[in-house]
Amino acid sequence: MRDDDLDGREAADESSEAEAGRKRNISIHLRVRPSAEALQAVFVDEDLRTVRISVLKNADQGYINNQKELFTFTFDGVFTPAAQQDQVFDCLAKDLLLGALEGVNATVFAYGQTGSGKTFTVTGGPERYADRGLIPRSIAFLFHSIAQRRTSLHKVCISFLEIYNEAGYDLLAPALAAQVVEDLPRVHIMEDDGGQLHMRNLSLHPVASEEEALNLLFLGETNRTISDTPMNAASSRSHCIFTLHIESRQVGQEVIKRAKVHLVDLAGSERVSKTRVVGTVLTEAKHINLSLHFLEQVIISLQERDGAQGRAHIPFRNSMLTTALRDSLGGNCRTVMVANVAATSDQAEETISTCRFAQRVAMISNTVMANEEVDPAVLIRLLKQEVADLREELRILKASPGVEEGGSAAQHYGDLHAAMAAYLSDPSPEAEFKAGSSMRLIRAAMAVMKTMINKQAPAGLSEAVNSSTPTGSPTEPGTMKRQLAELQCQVQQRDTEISALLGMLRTHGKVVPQESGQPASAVPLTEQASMTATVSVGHLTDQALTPHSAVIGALQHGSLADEAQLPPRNTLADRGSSLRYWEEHCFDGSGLQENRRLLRQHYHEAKHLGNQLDGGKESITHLRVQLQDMMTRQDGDGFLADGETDSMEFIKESIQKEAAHHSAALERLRELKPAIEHLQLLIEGSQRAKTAAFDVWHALALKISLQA
Ligand SMILES: Nc1ncnc2c1ncn2[C@@H]1O[C@H](COP(=O)(O)OP(=O)(O)OP(=O)(O)O)[C@@H](O)[C@H]1O
Repeated sequence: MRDDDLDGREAADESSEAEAGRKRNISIHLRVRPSAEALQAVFVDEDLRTVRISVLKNADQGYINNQKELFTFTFDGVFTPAAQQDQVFDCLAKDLLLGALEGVNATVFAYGQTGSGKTFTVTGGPERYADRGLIPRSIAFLFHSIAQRRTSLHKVCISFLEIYNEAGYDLLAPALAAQVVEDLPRVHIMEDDGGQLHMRNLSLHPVASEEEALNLLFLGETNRTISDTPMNAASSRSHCIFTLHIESRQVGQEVIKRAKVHLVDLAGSERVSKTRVVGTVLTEAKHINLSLHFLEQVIISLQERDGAQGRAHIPFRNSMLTTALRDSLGGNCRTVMVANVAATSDQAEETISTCRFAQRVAMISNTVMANEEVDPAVLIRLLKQEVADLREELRILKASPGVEEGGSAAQHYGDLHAAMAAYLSDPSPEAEFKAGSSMRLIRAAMAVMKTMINKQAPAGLSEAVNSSTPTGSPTEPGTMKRQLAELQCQVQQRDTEISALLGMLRTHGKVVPQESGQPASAVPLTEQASMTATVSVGHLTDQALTPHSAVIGALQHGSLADEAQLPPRNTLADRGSSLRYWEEHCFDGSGLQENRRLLRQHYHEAKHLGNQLDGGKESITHLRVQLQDMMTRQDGDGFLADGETDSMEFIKESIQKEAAHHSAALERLRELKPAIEHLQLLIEGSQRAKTAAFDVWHALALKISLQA
């Protein structure tokens, strides 16, 4: 039966390859929880992907007692009790996450009776690292995949919704002090004119790393535990939807891919069957979860829609859960269901009921397509650029010889000429000439370059360019004369610069000795002449790019002070000694030191907070295990030993306090992170600027000392 379905499914997938949206059935997987009791009633065959459940025929219904009945169900995959969490993740979620990075929505939901292992599958066990469930593993995998994709940009946000008694609650609400689930902020689903659903009041948290995301998961889980009371045992009766909102874009492209990955831990399903047996859905609804009943209705309707009946109306709006999962069921989403079962013989009825539900779910098909859209902001930027390019082209066209000699056009032609001259004379190998993005602009720039090279190379054109430019024949007397004149002109310019610098030194009280054979413009300095570059670290950041401009800037701003002495020649000959001398006499490093001190302080605090978070997590986990243990015992036999109710209250209060500390520490850590990054950047910039300033000073000091 299921194999036929699978064949049909594959055929449908292939035939729809050419379509924009692909039809895919929801895939269903069975997971059997380990139990002390050996499997007697439930037989799992991993290879055949089947489960066989044997139950005693019911004597009340007229069957002969001790006679057995066998039920067989086929799944897309089955996990035996020995299956490990990584195996489950690899099989169920990995592909979905890769698809989500390409803009395809995904949902994994766990369904099954209370205690069957849904939370273990979705979130994981609280103690062992290897027991991490789908959510933490998805987070880790997602950030790992993002780190590997160097050509794309990604943004990840997280939300965590709890649905209890038909109302939605935000598990990640900031500054929470919830005693019961109802204390959490209420979330409402709104539908816009385009039929899109929006969760009002559900906080969306951007996360930049696995660690940040895991901290939020932990916070949500803790909030869930605190608001869980023995009276309402909300964890078994509430649904939790943890959602990763993923945005991806290839670098340089304007198409944004958006996807949501829902990881859903549904409430215990056994209450639904009980409700159906008793037949008093509305009365029971006060105590049990009604939305699973509506979920089942939706599944049946979808099954009818996709089958021969062709039913049109699907009652999604009947409950918050079905509304929230609308796209996951029969919409645009790749959906996987995990049917969790406890395989003990006393639970066989529930296991059959879960398997039957899964078979119905498997009949539902979704139309899967990537959610892509063009980022309007990028589009606007591109259009503006295009307009600017076109205007530029127009002006260049007008400025072309023989077209027009108008003022602004000629001016533009002049600008292009100047930009090209600056480019050609820039000795940096990283120098760039931005010609614009159109061929016409590039051609115009090339034409300007050709004119410059052929006719009149501009003053400032570097020696390298001059010597390598194929300007006519370099041996022509006219060309050579011209090049000689240019070189002389450049030498003259450099001389003037040096004399201006030395002149400034003199006006600051220095006597500069004249080196024999120096040009007349050079000014003499005495052997002991010195200079002090008292540099504001902040200002130097910009100047650091070119040492030459750095020193000119420093000189022009009068920041070469008078007091310190030029070091002796032997000190100057050694770079290390010069640097120490310079740091001692000429450099004001107080800003840099202050930033370093602050960074150390922040690091220290962040480390302390990290330890505090780890410790807090440990104790919360410990308390949660204790609390859950008491609640399970209370659920089992209905009462606790003397004093245990008080202990429960005490544990709850302790968790609450720890959670408040955890939340505050997390908040502070979030504040520190950008501050640390900013300080690191500042320090790096200052360090670069300092090195550049020292280089300039050292070169100049050496020169002065040689001239002496
Ligand atoms: N595959 C497994 N391996 C080890 N322990 C498991 C496994 N599945 C479940 N458990 C353990 O069984 C207990 C019940 O599991 P869990 O809480 O996940 O059930 P649940 O279906 O989520 O129940 P509820 O509906 O009440 O939330 C937990 O202590 C859990 O750690």
